[in-house]
Amino acid sequence: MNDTEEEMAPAVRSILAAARGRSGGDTRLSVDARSFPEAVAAAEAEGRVPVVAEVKPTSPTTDGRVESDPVDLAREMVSGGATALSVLTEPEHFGGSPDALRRVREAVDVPVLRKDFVLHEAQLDLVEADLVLLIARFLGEDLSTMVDAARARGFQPLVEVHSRAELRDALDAGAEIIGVNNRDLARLEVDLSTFERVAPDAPDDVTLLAESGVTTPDEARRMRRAGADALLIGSAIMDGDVRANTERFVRSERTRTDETNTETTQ
Ligand SMILES: O=C(O)c1ccccc1NCC(=O)[C@H](O)[C@H](O)COP(=O)(O)O
Repeated sequence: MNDTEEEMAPAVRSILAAARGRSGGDTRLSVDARSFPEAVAAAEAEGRVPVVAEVKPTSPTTDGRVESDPVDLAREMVSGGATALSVLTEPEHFGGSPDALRRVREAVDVPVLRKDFVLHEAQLDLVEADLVLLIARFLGEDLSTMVDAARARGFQPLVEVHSRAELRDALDAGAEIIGVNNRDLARLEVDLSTFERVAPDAPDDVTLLAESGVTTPDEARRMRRAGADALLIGSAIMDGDVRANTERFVRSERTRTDETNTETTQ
């Protein structure tokens, strides 16, 4: 791990302590993954901004909890044009579950990311998904081993970074799908300039996501101008009409008249 635990927000220390205690699956998984880079290319070809919409019932920085069925939320996101979905499986701090992911993946045909704090190889075997999140900051020297272990099971690893140094670690580990998290997991502050700082160092052949803190179409365009191939958006989609919210980001590069019409239909 790159940070000492004392440097992290109490909520993140609690998340990590819980993650360490969670077991994995009994059997090594073998996943037939839906291609995320192909889904991103298809969205671009159709004029949709590639959005990974996150089923995020709650979080340490969210008030309250959305109690809707994750499958209903997922279907709304897909009908709003989402390219892929992210489903929290972390139970204690995000209200997620492996069962929610399993049901969502059965119900939709887009790639689905398992969003969790995976620290050990056996934890990869908990539930099938098309992509699995690996956080560079938390995996430290184990990152490369975990990227290989995820690929060996058929997952597409999404390696999350927060700095240029972590981006180098991700590339050294062979990551091909990389997310730059605008949320600093040490302080839980969001700063969109994080993506703008890190993105120029990413090679063109990497599929690059801007994660966290995108709340408006203007911010979506800002991340795309800075080089984001796709946007991972949770809170701003979960807050209110999930389908309309997704559509607002998916259409954010269409004309401003289109966007205004979409926004006034909410
Ligand atoms: O979202 C949180 O409050 C949070 C707190 C502590 C660790 C991680 C956290 N979020 C994880 C995420 O990566 C986000 O859920 C995801 O990027 C979507 O972010 P947003 O669009 O800002 O909800």
